[in-house]
Amino acid sequence: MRGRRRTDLQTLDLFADHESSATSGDEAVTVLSRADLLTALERLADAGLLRRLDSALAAFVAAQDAEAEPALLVATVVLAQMEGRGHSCLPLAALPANPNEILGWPKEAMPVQLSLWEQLPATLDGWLQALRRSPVVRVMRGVNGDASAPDLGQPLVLLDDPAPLLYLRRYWDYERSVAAQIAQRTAADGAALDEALVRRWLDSLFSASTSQPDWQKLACALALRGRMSVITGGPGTGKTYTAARLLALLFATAPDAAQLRVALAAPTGKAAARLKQSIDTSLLELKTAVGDALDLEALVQRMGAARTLHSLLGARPDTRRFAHHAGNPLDVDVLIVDEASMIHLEMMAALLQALPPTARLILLGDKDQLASVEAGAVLGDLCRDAQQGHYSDDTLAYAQRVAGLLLPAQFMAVSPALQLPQPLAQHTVMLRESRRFGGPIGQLALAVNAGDAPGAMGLLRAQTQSGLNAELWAREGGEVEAVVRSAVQGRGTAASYAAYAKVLAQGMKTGFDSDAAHQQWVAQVLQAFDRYRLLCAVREGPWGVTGLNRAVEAALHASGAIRKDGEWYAGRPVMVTRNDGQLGVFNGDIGMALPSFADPRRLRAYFMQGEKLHAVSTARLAHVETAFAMTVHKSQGSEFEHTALVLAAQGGNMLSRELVYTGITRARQAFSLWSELPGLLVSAMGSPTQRSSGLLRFLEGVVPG
Ligand SMILES: Nc1ncnc2c1ncn2[C@@H]1O[C@H](COP(=O)(O)OP(=O)(O)OP(=O)(O)O)[C@@H](O)[C@H]1O
Repeated sequence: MRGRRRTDLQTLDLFADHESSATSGDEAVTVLSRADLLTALERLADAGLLRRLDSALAAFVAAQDAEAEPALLVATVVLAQMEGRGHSCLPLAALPANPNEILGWPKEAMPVQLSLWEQLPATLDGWLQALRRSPVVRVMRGVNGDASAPDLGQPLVLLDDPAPLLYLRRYWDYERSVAAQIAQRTAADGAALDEALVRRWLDSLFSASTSQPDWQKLACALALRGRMSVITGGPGTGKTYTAARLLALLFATAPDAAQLRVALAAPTGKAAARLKQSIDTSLLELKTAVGDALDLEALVQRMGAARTLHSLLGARPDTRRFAHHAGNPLDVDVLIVDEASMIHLEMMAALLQALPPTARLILLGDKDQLASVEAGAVLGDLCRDAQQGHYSDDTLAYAQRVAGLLLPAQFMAVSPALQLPQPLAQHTVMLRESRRFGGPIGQLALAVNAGDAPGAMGLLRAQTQSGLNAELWAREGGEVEAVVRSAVQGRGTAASYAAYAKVLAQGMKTGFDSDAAHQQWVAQVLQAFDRYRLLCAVREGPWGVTGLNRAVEAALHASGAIRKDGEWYAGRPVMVTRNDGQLGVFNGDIGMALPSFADPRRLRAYFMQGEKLHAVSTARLAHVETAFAMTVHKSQGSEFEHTALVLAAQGGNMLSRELVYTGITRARQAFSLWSELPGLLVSAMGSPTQRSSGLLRFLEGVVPG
């Protein structure tokens, strides 16, 4: 594909059949026809510079508007491209000035881009006029809607203000809906709080903290006001610890505590299981703090299992619709959602719609992690100013009354040019002290997050030089075979697939005389496998997921650890790539093909679901892929003892700061970096992802109704 693309780019002449320009007086007038342009866009898709979907959308717009100007069609195509890369809208100002800033086409494609852009307006105003004139564009003069721009089902929406944005209709609707819901939920809640009672409970749930201010206590206090709160923080900063205390607080102070319905959810099954386990543990640990005053065991029982968001909302096969929506809301009073950075815009809109207006939503997540593959970076948007706090006088006074907290002046809402609307800031808390990541892994994560390349490289170099057992280890440049060797044999005492191979071999050799012994072995193989993971930035190529999966399989086969005699073999780890409610497996679940106890000649895929094993016939698992290596994206919500992050030279704009940070923070005890070429890490650190979105502008403009 890459080879073909290069050839095509060299010979690609967009307007080969086009009759050039005609001259009228002194001025060259473009006579580019719509047909010429649509053909050119198809050629760009042939050359891999656009997706088929992008050029098809332009063709659709052209079919709807017989007068569509080139600028409209090109803006449509670029907007579709942007959506494919996770942006919810297109900032139009970039189009005339520096289109490649958003297109990101390779150097070889510059002549093609120039020849296309010669046909297009040189000013933003020129582009805007082409959009405003078209009946396929709904022109909105502000985020609050515009009576003069009725909704006639136009496929595109233009937010026509000094920093104009172009939207696909559905993303406009999602952003508006999310903003309206958040505005309502964060509007000051008049519900009377018994502040003295809250104060007593907060003081008993949080021992006098050595770190000041106690952000966890503040998060609990603020979450009691309004019906939405956002708790963000890096790994180990106590997000679930805080959420468990918040639940206890709600049960202790809510007038209707006995009836309170609580649900836990996360974007993936694995993250949901971790959330439940972590909340249960935290709640039960509270026993000494609360004594008999609260029946924590009953609370744990009442919560039930944590679910994926898809399952909570009632996903239906082959449709975007969910069983739960505004007309059939969820049956909950409190919903805690973990790993919120993975929630994309469409899912957030569906979730907020399905939540009863009176229910409380608590979002937990790390704002600095990779956003979802799908469009939108909602948590990142909501937390843009979380670091600064921007708390109002009212919030400060409240925090002092109910939690005895004195917040330093730098966290006050001093800036008149506050980017984040005040109401949401009053419901957002960033936790800042990691209890788990004090060592080199945590320091590296912090350096990466701050874009501190010398700091990160210095740390990696010093640790690598200190020997194979170091917590951090890095190699830039070299052969991919070394990555595979390290995965199979390990480095120093750090975990690798050697442990999994050993447990696998023991059971395969001895067999089992009871179902219980077999089950125990299956669980041990899964646990051993979960100690280590190869995380890649890209899917294709020898340094990508598919190449490394193949290479690790071959190495394990050569060593006799597995016998790969077909697609399915004993010891094949798999990741589910599509939800299947009937089979009880969900996107991101990791399982292992192993001989069944009843018939050891037959393989079944086993998945750990909480404490229990769930077995599925391998023949019925259509949507899975081998999982020795997986993308960093897919690893979100999981942690491993040892994580090896593999950066491929072809990573392009996938190699972002968030990707590296997410990869590092998946590691509990050891982290290895394998980079195909020197410099990839530094360049990734210098490339924070910026997703275009108008969500904050909506939030600033929306008046809660
Ligand atoms: N204030 C605290 N005092 C004592 N221990 C704490 C405190 N806060 C958190 N911990 C402990 O630190 C560990 C990490 O906390 P927790 O799992 O809640 O973090 P997290 O932010 O949810 O992490 P992750 O993002 O990895 O899920 C847990 O063992 C927890 O019990």
